[in-house]
Amino acid sequence: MKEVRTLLAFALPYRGRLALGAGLMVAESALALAVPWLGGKLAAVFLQTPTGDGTTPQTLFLAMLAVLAAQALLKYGNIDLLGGTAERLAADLKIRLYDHLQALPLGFFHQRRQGDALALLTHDVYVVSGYLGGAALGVVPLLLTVGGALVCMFRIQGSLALLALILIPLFYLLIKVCGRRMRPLARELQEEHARAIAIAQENLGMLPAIKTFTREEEESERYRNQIEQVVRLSARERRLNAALGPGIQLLAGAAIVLVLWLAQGAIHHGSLAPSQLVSFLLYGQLMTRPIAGLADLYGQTQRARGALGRLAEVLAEEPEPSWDQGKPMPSIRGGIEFRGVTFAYPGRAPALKRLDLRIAPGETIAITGPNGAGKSTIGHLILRLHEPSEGGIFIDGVDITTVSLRSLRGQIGIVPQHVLLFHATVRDNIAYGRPEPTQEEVEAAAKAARAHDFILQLPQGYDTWIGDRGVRLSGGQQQRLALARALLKDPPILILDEATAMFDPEGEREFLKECRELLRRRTVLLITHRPASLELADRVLRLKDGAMAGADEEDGVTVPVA
Ligand SMILES: Nc1ncnc2c1ncn2[C@@H]1O[C@H](COP(=O)(O)OP(=O)(O)OP(=O)(O)O)[C@@H](O)[C@H]1O
Repeated sequence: MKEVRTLLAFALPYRGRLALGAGLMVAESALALAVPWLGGKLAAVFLQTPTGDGTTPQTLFLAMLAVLAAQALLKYGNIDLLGGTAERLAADLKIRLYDHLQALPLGFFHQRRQGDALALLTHDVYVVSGYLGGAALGVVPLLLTVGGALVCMFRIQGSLALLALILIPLFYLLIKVCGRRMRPLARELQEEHARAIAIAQENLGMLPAIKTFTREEEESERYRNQIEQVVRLSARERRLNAALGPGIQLLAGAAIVLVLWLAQGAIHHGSLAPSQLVSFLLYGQLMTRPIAGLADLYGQTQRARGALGRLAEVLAEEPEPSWDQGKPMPSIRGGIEFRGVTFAYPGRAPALKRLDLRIAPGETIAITGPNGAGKSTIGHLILRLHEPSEGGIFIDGVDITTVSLRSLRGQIGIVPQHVLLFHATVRDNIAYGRPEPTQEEVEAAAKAARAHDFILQLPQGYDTWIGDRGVRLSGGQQQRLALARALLKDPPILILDEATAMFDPEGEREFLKECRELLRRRTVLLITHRPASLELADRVLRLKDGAMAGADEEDGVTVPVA
């Protein structure tokens, strides 16, 4: 079974601790089996029937206390050991899952809601780790207790023990009947739970839109409905689980009454001593707990299978090649060539169609064209955020699929259309472009991006925290920081995707005036509609529907500017 394989793979690194935990559980169950035996002996002393070995009541009391103390100690050790293992397992699983999610291509996330990935990290890993560190191992002592108690019962009275044996398949049947409805329910519950996380996560990120479009009531209701759905399903699951426990208890109770009834005759004929009956009943009682535990285990197993399925599905997704896979890209001079590149986002018409493009090292190229023409896609393909379905992309004549992502992306800077800033200080956000830059380097980049002056006006200057995604800055200020970050990286290829769209005209003019010097040393792709930026370019390429627009001068395939 796929889930079992996945489970074993997750458990493997912890086999030592898990085995020790199982060992402690087994010892605890073995001790539990001693209690009815001692109980029988004590009953014999009280009823003044010979125990057969002349044990004194004091010894029996002490033995009983010792067994109970040892049981408590073992339980404590086990809870600590297995609880700690489950936590470590959850932590490792989370780290592994996070690294995997981070390595997946962007396309994976474009097909799903972010909340789904969050639900995996916040919910499913705990279900699996809790199961591995608890319920899954619990089956060993449960079976041992049931088996051991049965053997002891057979030794006391064969025919009565047979009755208990016959009851076990009945218990199993009950569990199975309830369980058949449990598994789909567990999966559905997890999906609804993930949906609730996704709604909350998306809405909290969309608060400005919710407030300005006064959609609070609707969104609140959407979330409430989702939570109600989770509660409804949880209630169904709880009821199913709850039906199992008392059902089993009823069966077990009835069996004990039956044993008492049948035992009358045996005691009468002297084939069963009253003290043996006490032991027998105590063994019977000992068995009911693990059997009810098996029912609980069944429910937990179904929940864990659902979570495992979802984890395994995501872990089976093909990640991007690792950062270091492939030869390192030599120092880039900046020549870029697209040879017959076709690319389509999943389920969409091609965004780029057999695109040919040749950019010389050091050229500043403006790419313009209507919305949705495929301009940003060109930038993303150069960075290998997506892979073309046909054709190839070459930098300085090197096929970019043959070099490592780290060496490729490390030499390309991008200011994306949608600026991405962290909840960190201004300095840390700019410094994200290059590890450990000096303050002078950070300031030089900020000055070039026309950001230095406004940064100095902030309450703590470069040490000001800018809020989630930079919410405490204006749109233009965010863009200037993103630009400073890309400039600090000092890459031989720079992609500016509408990088000055939010600049004020004065700021844009200033930036563009000083830009020539800044851009001269590198190849620059200016994705822009803005006339001022177009003037900066050595050539303007016009893109339409994923291809160069027309083929003649008039249509402006290539418009030499200077
Ligand atoms: N993640 C995505 N999944 C599916 N389709 C996408 C995705 N991103 C972009 N597209 C589609 O691909 C096409 C090209 O998009 P792209 O962002 O490259 O256009 P653009 O020329 O940069 O547009 P704009 O001027 O509006 O920024 C568009 O039709 C768009 O709808």
